[in-house]
Amino acid sequence: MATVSPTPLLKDELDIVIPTIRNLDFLEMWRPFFQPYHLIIVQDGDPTKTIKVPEGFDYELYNRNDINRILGPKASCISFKDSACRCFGYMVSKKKYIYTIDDDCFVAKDPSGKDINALEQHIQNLLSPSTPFFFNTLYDPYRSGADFVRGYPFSLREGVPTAVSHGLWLNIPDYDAPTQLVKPLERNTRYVDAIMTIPKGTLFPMCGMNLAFNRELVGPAMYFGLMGDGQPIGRYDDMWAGWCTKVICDHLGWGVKTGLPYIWHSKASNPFVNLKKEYKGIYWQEELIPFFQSVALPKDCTTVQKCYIEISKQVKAKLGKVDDYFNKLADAMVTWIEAWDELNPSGDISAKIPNGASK
Ligand SMILES: O=c1ccn([C@@H]2O[C@H](COP(=O)(O)OP(=O)(O)O[C@H]3OC[C@H](O)[C@H](O)[C@H]3O)[C@@H](O)[C@H]2O)c(=O)[nH]1
Ligand SMILES: [Mn+2]
Repeated sequence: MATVSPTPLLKDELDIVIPTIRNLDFLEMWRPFFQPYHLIIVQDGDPTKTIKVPEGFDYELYNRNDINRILGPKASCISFKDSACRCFGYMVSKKKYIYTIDDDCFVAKDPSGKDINALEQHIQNLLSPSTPFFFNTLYDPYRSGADFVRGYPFSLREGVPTAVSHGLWLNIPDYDAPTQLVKPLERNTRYVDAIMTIPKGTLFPMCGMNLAFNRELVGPAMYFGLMGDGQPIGRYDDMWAGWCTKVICDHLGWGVKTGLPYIWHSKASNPFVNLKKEYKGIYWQEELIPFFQSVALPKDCTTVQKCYIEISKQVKAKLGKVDDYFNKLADAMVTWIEAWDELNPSGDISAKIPNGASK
């Protein structure tokens, strides 16, 4: 009897978004896991360069000319010469879920030596609930072989929808430039077999290298900001998106998980180039974190778009004085939402805010 391989989970409900400035040979290693899925390739940098995609993948590719053609003047909100451009892929996708991965991330092996299907694990993370309101000390209670521990309130065991699954990295960890400079040879060899919900009210440094999210829930919040060419900052694209998304998830009662799956991050980018990109962010973030910790979203912010516009107003009011860059970023946040709604006219996603979820 021929064995029929099971249809890959969410085969027609998930897009894989890859920002790139190079040929995509890395896909060969991911072929067994990625081939059934549709890819959205966002080509950064010189649009006249041809990006080679290995045979057999179903994809759409957008370069800067395409972004300008599709968004017109609103293209100003999409970064150029920075991986932040990847968020254009989230906007043009029509799928319920997104997985985004960098082109220097490869298939890692678990302690038993088995190839890790990172996409499958992210999908499991997104399809199982999160527990932001009470911390389960035995980690993810929904994994086989685990459960809620004694003292965990039964009224909270249903959990909430998971909006984000944040994966980690073996080999080259996602360190900032100063840490990279101090520890150039450090490699992450520690495989921690855990998935945790990040508690409500706690921010985290979201890395875009190995990230999945429910686009129908938080897509409009996943704007990767104004980075790269012409901007005073870089490598804070995913951080900005993560802070905005976490504040909104806390308000709307959705969960964010971090931990498994791991990918193998192969290339350390140049720490001196990174330092130049990051240095303003390194001192600005000492003001940004207290700002995001203090963001209060009113009860009538019942959709991600409304939450996001409210945050942009508070960015302008409170961070505009830190640097004029934040006035421009606040305006770009509004442009992003306008562009999102133009390309995705299905309207705002309203959330039924569970008791105790909003402040
Ligand atoms: O101008 C650019 C440069 C790169 N890309 C693409 O973005 C991906 C990440 O690039 P790379 O691996 O060279 O940089 P890292 O320092 O490892 O990236 C981390 O820090 C910056 C971002 O937050 C990123 O998400 C992190 O992983 C890769 O696919 C490049 O091809 C680009 O589009 N434009
Ligand atoms: Mn990299």
